[in-house]
Amino acid sequence: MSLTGKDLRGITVATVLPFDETGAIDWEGYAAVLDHCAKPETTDCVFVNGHAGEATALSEAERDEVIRTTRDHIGKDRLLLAGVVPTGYPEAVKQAEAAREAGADVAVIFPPEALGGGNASTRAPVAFMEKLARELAMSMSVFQFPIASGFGYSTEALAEMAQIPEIVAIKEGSATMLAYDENRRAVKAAAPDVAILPSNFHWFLPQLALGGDGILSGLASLTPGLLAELWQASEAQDLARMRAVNDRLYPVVRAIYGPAPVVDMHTRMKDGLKMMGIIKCATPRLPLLPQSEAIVEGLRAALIQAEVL
Ligand SMILES: N[C@@H](CC=O)C(=O)O
Repeated sequence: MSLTGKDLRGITVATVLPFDETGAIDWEGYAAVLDHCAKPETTDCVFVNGHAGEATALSEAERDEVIRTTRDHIGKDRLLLAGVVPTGYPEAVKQAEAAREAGADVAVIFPPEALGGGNASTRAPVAFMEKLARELAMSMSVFQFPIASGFGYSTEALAEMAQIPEIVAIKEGSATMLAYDENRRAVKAAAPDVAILPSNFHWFLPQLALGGDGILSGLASLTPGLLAELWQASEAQDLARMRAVNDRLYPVVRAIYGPAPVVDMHTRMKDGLKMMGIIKCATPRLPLLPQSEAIVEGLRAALIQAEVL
């Protein structure tokens, strides 16, 4: 399938993955999660094996099975993105090829460890993506990490990567609005067809107010309807409606992304799905840990306030 960034506009759900009490993937629960969050009425594209799907805690075989299961569930016509979480170049090729074979349309490339430690703002990430694109010849998305992590690429690097023909999207999660806006402007100037998929934690309204091609978030696993409404209001340039939806979202967003560490956000989303009766167990795989009762109860109150529970 030959894709452009336009095909990726809208809501992309980064799916969470439930496990049972023994730590095995709960496939029945996962099907229920997809029924809840991947309906065409709310959701345009599905992204698996990202942070939300605990990709680094899965075996290669499990990651491939997640892709195959999702493809079977959503059908052949919906766009399926899959995370590639490599230690280095050979691993990136191997994982992306396996993802394509299992049914993914777009490989979302996480930065390997060597691109941290100061390398994120050199030309190294561009050289990495160029070689990968030539070898894979498949649609790819850059996974932009928070700048504060040391893995967030520079604006210049992103604008250069966006000109690689295989790159169709940037999953933009710089986690500051200034970096988001600078990156968005630079990428659109360099490659107007490349989709900017905003994924800046709690900044759902501000990132769309600045501009973007949709929303990519794990939160769409939990509250797909509210995010779809926000996106539709943004497309209609209806600020009053955006604010109204954002006010409903606010308590949920704060309960999910507020308490440190933010990396526990997806476990909290699974806690919410458990409260909704969609999955039976919210326990993540190590090194993540279950959430405290205070956090879980804070989330319950937030979901009730947002009228989604
Ligand atoms: N921004 C994402 C997390 C990062 O991968 C989310 O909101 O789920």
